[in-house]
Amino acid sequence: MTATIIDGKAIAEQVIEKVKHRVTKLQQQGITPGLTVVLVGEDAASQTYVGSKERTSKRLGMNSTVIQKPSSISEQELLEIIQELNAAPDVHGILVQLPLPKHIDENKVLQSIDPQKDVDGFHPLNVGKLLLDQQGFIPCTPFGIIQLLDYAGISIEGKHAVIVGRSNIVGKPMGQLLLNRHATVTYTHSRTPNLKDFTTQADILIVATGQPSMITGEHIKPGAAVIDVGIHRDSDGRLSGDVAFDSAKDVAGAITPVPGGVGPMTIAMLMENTCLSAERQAE
Ligand SMILES: Nc1nc2c(c(=O)[nH]1)N[C@@H](CN(C=O)c1ccc(C(=O)N[C@@H](CCC(=O)O)C(=O)O)cc1)CN2
Repeated sequence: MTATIIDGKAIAEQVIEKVKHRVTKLQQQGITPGLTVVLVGEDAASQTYVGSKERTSKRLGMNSTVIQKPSSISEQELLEIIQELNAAPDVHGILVQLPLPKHIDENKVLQSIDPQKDVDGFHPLNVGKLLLDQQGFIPCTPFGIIQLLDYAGISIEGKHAVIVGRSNIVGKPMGQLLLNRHATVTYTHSRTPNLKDFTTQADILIVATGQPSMITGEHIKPGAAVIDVGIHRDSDGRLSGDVAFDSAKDVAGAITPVPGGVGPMTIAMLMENTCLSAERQAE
């Protein structure tokens, strides 16, 4: 058996196309959604992702701004930039690209963003709303994974979803989103003994470990949907994920590739959240 490849690039384009219509509608009301991304430091991968966010938002006709600061910026200076963006009426979405340099308290920075402009969904208020299944902002990567499953026709209700990884950005909100869609959710992580005993029970396996090729065909229940959140670049510039694709594809029923799986959806859902923020602020 060879798995169906879930084409994240194509699905992201479909999401983006729908957002484009909503942006046009807003523009007809005299509102242009505005996204400001704050990038601290020179991390090459972060620059790539921020470039992609800027290009996509411009393509949609949004106002797109990138504020780039050296890694020597103080926490206080960064907080002041965010306060200005919180007060700017033409800025509907604020995103601080992660990771931040070690001397800056990430939680303090994320908590300083106005929750109504928090298009990353990382503010504690939005985290709490997700927990309560209330309307807030959903973090882009897990939001994108739900879209991938829906577009690929993979049902969630009643399924056993196993999450490998418990980060605040992906693992934790992912489990909550799947729970809100009536899946049975198991969280596993680096200190879970006998990981395979859990992963082989998954109908939907979400892998966000940050460990290249950690999950192989042996970890997968035949026919399962496997979603690979990892991105690793080798010395030749080749990208791969947390799942050993070649061995996994012969066991899984459906699988996301890297590149071209979850990554493009993260960008698409940021566009969705920014548009949603502008719509809410226009009400
Ligand atoms: N503030 C945030 N910081 C970070 C987030 C986030 O959601 N908010 N997520 C990741 C990085 N990320 C978005 O910022 C991101 C990662 C990957 C991709 C992507 O499109 N990947 C492509 C490959 C791109 C390449 O050539 O490297 C793919 O998988 O096909 C987009 C966004 C950490 N930081």
